[in-house]
Amino acid sequence: PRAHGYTKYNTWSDIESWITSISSSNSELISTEVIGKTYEGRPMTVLKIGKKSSSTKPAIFMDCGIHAREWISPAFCQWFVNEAVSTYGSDAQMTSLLNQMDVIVLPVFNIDGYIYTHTNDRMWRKTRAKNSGTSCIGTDPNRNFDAGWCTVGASSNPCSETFCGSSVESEIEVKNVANFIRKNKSIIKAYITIHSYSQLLLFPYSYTYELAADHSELVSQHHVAEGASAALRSLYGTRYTSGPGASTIYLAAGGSDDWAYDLGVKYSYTFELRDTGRYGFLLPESQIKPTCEETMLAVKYIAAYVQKNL
Ligand SMILES: NCCCCC[C@@H](C[SeH])C(=O)O
Ligand SMILES: [Zn+2]
Ligand SMILES: [Zn+2]
Ligand SMILES: [Zn+2]
Repeated sequence: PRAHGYTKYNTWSDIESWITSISSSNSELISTEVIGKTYEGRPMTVLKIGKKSSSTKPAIFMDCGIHAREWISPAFCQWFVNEAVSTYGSDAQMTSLLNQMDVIVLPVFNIDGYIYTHTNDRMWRKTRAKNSGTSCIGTDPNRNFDAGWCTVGASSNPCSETFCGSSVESEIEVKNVANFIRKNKSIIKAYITIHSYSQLLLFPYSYTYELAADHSELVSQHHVAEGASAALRSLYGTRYTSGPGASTIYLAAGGSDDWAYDLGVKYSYTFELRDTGRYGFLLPESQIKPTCEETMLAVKYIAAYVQKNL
């Protein structure tokens, strides 16, 4: 696509044509699947990246753009896909990873909202679905999953930025992703969801202060997060904080990470990318490259650990 670039914030229309072009020009590594439509009828397309195999391979699922205004997030998913196909065959770890596993990437989860931030309101966060009985639009998709739904850190007011929705999975986008992960839960070994901003690497739980299942699991998750943060910091010195969501950022029920973890996806992480507030959601395009390069190191660290523990 003419206008697409990896160091710019692309429009949805450029991303949509990029999906077609990168998958058709790397057909031996990438296959696409439309997992459903958004509220406004746009195709939610995942790219499954990995060496083609007749047998099913274990997978890592990564989504970007669940929150519309967090533009650095979809930029990272696009960067990741390009990095994967560009370094397969030359980078030993990426080659090994894609030979043994698949990485399933959803570049933009909340397409309707992403478009709305380009056309109407740069600070929009939620979906664009109409709520009954009010003119307030949208639900926070990261409060709409079936994980302590609407108990803490979420609002039942449709006008709130953290509206949990009229019911669990009320949002078609959330339903589509939850159905896909449920359908593939036997092969999905890790779930990574990319947000901004704050420079945090979070893991369950956010819906309770309780520590995840058994301490050993928590310790390994925590140490994976600490290792991934250290890997990230090694490139440009960018400092991340890692820890359970509830105590590291705030209580927040209905999140995709907690839901995936309770479904049995042991390694479940939420990234809050750059920065810590100077630009916030309006991170300059000049920081896309360094942000994506350092985040690659963290994601590859997590992937390597998951692969080693298959
Ligand atoms: N599952 C909640 C993880 C911690 C909160 C993440 C942030 C990203 Se903007 C949020 O959804 O408020
Ligand atoms: Zn977010
Ligand atoms: Zn955030
Ligand atoms: Zn630790």
